[in-house]
Amino acid sequence: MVTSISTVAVIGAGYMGGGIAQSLALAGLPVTIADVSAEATEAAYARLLAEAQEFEDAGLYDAGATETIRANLRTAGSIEDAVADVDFVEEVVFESVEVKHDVLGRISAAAREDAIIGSNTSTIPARVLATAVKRPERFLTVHFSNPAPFIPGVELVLGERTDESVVPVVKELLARADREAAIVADVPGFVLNRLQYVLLKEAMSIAEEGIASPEDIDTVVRTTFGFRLGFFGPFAIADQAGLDVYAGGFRTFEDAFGERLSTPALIQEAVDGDRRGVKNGKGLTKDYTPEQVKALVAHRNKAYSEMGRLVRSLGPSPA
Ligand SMILES: NC(=O)c1ccc[n+]([C@@H]2O[C@H](COP(=O)([O-])OP(=O)(O)OC[C@H]3O[C@@H](n4cnc5c(N)ncnc54)[C@H](O)[C@@H]3O)[C@@H](O)[C@H]2O)c1
Repeated sequence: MVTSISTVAVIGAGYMGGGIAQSLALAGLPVTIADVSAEATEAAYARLLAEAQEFEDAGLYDAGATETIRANLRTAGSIEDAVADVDFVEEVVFESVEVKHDVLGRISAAAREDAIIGSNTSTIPARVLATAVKRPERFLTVHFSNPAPFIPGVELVLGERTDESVVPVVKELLARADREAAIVADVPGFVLNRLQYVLLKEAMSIAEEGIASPEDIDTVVRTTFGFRLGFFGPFAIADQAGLDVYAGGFRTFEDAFGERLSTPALIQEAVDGDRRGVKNGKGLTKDYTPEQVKALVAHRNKAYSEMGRLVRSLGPSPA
């Protein structure tokens, strides 16, 4: 199997595939794109370069980024030509099992024996897609987020037969493009969409119950806990707030909403074991030395202060 990725093909150069191809080309990797026809591929190529220039002109990409992308991005006349001699192929075609099976089958038949194949599917289980490839041990979901040129996180989903040794190889590729990967089990919605959908569902219930208007709910999310989320996830935030505080909060929620919002076992066990988070140096998943707590608080304050400046300098969203 490939142990380091030097060449890439992206199959399906639409909205997400285009952004992925652009990002990897900008990171210095030779990237070949192919779409449904040679004409569609050439149109995508022109669109990606024009878009890169717009990003560069707007200061979103560094000066010279478009030239780097132009130097690294190429087109192929067919899927087979695109994948024939690359280390890694990312499939980014329509979200349909039928279409993905067809395309993955073609990729697998034409790619090198040792190539790693990824899919950008948002919802289809890796084990379902893996049936289309000859070597499921080298297949996994590599799920970029929208808009692909700017969102750094990527979910990696291993199928039943994926060889775990592909993980460091793909992670290293993504790190070169300043992406941070997380491994997630092969379940519907993975982590990103499950959390996002639960938040939306609860927000809609709050609006339906007349507790706050959609506009006010969005304001609360944006200006309070959403403000933290670029820096910390829920486990780190709970550690910082105090696990005893959270346990008390969950008791209130359980009284009001029942089992659905009862205290999670992880919080109860932590509190029972006198793990109260940053305040006593014993968190949900780790311990903190007094020096680490001091550094964490300083980092947090700096992060939120900078975030405030950024939000003020950008001004409100135009729509
Ligand atoms: N749009 C999002 O927000 C988002 C986010 C994360 C993941 N995804 C996933 O990314 C994938 C692509 O989504 P998108 O939004 O880029 O869609 P899109 O419609 O913009 O792009 C799909 C591309 O695939 C091409 N294509 C279709 N059939 C093909 C074939 N047989 N051979 C070659 N190319 C073919 C299309 O011509 C098109 O350019 C989907 O699996 C989707 O679930 C989308």
